[in-house]
Amino acid sequence: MAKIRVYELAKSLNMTNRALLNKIEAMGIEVGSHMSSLEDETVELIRKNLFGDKDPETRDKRVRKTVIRRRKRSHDEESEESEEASDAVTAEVAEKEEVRPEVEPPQPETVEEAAPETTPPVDEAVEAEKPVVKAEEEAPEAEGAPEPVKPKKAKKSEPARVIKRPVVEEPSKEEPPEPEVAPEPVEATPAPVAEAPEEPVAEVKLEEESVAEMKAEPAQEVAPVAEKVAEKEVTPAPEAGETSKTEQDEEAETSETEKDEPKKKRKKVKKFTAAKIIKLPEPGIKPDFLKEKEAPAQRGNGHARTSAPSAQMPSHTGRYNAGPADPAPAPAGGETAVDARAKKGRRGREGVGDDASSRRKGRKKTVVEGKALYSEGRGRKGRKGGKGRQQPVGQKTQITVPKAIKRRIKVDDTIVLAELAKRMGIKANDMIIKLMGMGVMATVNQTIDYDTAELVATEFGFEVERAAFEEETILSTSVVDEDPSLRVTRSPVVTIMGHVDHGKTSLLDVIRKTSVTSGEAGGITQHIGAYHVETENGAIAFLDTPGHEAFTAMRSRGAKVTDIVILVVAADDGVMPQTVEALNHAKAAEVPIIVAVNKIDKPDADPDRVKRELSEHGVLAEDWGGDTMFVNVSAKSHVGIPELLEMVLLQAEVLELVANPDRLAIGHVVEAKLDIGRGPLATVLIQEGTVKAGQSVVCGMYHGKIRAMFNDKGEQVSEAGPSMPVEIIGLTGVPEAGDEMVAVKDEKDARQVSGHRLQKARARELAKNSRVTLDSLFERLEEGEVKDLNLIIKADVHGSIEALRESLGKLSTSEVKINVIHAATGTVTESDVSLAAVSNAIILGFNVRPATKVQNMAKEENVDMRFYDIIYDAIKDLKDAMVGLMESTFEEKILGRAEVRDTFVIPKKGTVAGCYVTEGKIVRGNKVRLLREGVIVYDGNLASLRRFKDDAKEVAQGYECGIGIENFNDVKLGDTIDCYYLEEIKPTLD
Ligand SMILES: Nc1nc2c(ncn2[C@@H]2O[C@H](COP(=O)(O)OP(=O)(O)OP(=O)(O)O)[C@@H](O)[C@H]2O)c(=O)[nH]1
Repeated sequence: MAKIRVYELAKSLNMTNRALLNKIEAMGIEVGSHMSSLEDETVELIRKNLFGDKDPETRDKRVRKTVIRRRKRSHDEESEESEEASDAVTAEVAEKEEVRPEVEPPQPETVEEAAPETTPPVDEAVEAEKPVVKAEEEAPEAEGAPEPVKPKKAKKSEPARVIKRPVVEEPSKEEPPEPEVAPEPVEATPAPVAEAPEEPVAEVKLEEESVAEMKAEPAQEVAPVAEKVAEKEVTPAPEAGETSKTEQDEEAETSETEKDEPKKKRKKVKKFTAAKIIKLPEPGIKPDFLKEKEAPAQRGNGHARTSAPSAQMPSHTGRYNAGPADPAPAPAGGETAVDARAKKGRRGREGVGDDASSRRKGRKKTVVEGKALYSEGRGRKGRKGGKGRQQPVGQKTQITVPKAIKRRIKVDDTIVLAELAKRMGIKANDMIIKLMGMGVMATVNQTIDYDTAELVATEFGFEVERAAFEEETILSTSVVDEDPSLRVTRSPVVTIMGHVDHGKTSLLDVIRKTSVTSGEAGGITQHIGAYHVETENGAIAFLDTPGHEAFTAMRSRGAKVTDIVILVVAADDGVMPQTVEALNHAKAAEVPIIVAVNKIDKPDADPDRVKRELSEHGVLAEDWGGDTMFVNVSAKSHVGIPELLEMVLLQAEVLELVANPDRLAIGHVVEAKLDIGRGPLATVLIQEGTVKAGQSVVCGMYHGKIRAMFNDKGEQVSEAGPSMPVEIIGLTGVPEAGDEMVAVKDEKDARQVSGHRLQKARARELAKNSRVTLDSLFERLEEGEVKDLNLIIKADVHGSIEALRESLGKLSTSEVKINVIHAATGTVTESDVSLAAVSNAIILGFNVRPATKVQNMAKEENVDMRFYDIIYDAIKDLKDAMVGLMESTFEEKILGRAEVRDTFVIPKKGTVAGCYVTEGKIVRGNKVRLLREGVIVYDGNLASLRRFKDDAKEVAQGYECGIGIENFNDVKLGDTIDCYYLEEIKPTLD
């Protein structure tokens, strides 16, 4: 055999010269350079050293740039190929170059080596033929694996391997095989042969086979071969760590792949198997893979086989050069050749599938052993065939029932119907129908309130949960957890209450030393003002609440932020209804009361009377043994004012009023209005913290950055601490009296909270206007037909709106309900007129006047607009409007009475009664009632009235006349006829 040079060997091994030289040197073999020649023995040694015991029975085919398929080569293929060896060499090389251009087999060497293979001992070949044939018969059925690689290519690549084989086979000829063992590998070989096309041993190169075949220790024992075959089939499954298919899957795939397998290919496979027998093992030498097989390896250990090569694969080439450290692949631990044969089909495919999976996963290998191989979630192999989607064992298809958690829906105060239906996964129409059944008419885009949502959701088997209030996370309104040491004494907030004209404004005026009494429309305080008063003993904040009962609601709201109530009672007038009302509000708010007995300058002043009358309402003066302070004052003569203030401060001391001035401010709106020049203005009483100009605040539904602040004297201030009333400018809208104002860290927070509140308010308003709740439905049924008087109120300040609301609420009766469908500050706008038109509402303007454009529009739309400056007038007008809406009653008015003294039958006209008018007069065109012995016989209309033969308009008492009754002829002598009419009695409100 000709010598081979290092570079040639390197080329054949697909190694760089340097790498091969290093290897050779590492083996202790001295070579000069890559041009040095190597002896055959040396080459063999090198190959063996490099690849150890590689399976000589496999051959590889590169089907893609990164994928090489290996399959078992059969002996008859080898022999067949060996016959045409020399011719095939060139073709094979060409093919190799075509399939794997980077692989260049050592052509000259292989040509020479091919010779021995072509001349095997005849006897051996004959012996081998028998079992091979048997195996061939089984092979296609059991192992007819698909050949993804084009048959043409596979065929072409085969001769090269045959040519190399003689080097490996040579020693085996010396040791004949044991006949009884021989058949086993033959039987087993079909498996790998058939499997080979699918088995992607990505890292194995074509050279691997050649080198393995040229090993000095061929060790081609039949059993080991079978083991190896089995191992090849079995091991990939665990190593890939992914594929797990049921046997059915595998069988299905087998049959499927068999169909795909070209017949020609199968035939070739058989031939290969037959030729295998020729390869004889060297007695006494066990191949490495057999040794490994004997090791107590687990099936799952098979992963080492492919993972090891992969670890050794030079990254730059993607090829596998099995070195001494990585000999043959580990066989399936614990499995005999027979076992392997029994499982050859499916395991081989598992291996294929695993490798395929492995490739898909970028060769990331997961070790899965034992039963896990067949457990769920590992069947990705049969992706195309849908096998991988097979239901995992132990899992059954379940009917989907929404979990309890999914049947719980979070709803805010309101929710749009469509949204609720969507969350519940039902059709909006179904929900509408259900709501209709519940008496709630709603459209798909309509907002329904929480209660309604809860009811309808329950009908569909869902639970409704109120969504958490998000504002709390943004607004720091809680002072409960605050460090008590941060809280310092603050001024008391005092509200003055009392009956009309008992002197509230006068008293406060005296205290403030200003006069606001004059100029008030109607002489009534129309809105709340807040004032800060400095006294010698400390500061006091005053809230001036109106005295009229219509302002009760606002007063009670004022009491919420009030520490102390001064109840003003005129000494000459005593306790009046609104005095009691104010008292009750103060009591309800648990606010201590100081009674200011006013007008003691008056001659008829009787302070004791006040004490006496108040004691009847549970307020007992201190000097009468009670705990309520009474102070006699005169706003007119300024008597007792210092004492009153002293008492207030004394009471405040007892209350231990504290606040933390060093935190974000919290306050309440006392009054708010829209100023033409300055925009929304809000008078806020600060309760906690300190508000500063420039800060962002949330105030009711609105927010804003405080542009400027003013104290009660109209002076601009930069900050305001606890118990300080300030007027702030910069809000985005006019808040309502009683709204909370909270300072926030930044504008974004303020905007967020405000947006949320506005949205909720809008949704609430929509829900209020559109819904017909069960409650209201019940009420309608209870009360019969209900007529509504819809109102839109526009006023200068919220105080007026509150007053009107309060008064109007009392006007509602069981027959007429007053609905304020919209109320806001500011003048009447075109949108108000539009709303009134569609809602059939009356617009009430208080202290506002509309623009000409709006007036014209109201005229066009026939909308009734009324404007007032005094609440009393508004209420009176409303009473009239309500009366107009009520049902009239009719009262019977008797015109006259006549006695029937004769009857006449007139042809075509019926019976006519000849009567004598006994009372009043009988008048044509009115109603008549026929009485017989006091019992009504007939009630109808007068048909004809005649005096003698002439028609008469009326017949007076004392005269005779003929009376015809419409549709009635049964008139008898002695009957009485009453003539009467029904007078409409329009309803009036008491
Ligand atoms: N003689 C006398 N008259 C007083 C005194 N205080 C108030 N008045 C008069 O009583 C009338 C009503 O006083 P107001 O201060 O307007 O009473 P009010 O309670 O504020 O009235 P409303 O704002 O309508 O609720 C005025 O004419 C005052 O001049 C007082 O101490 N003595």
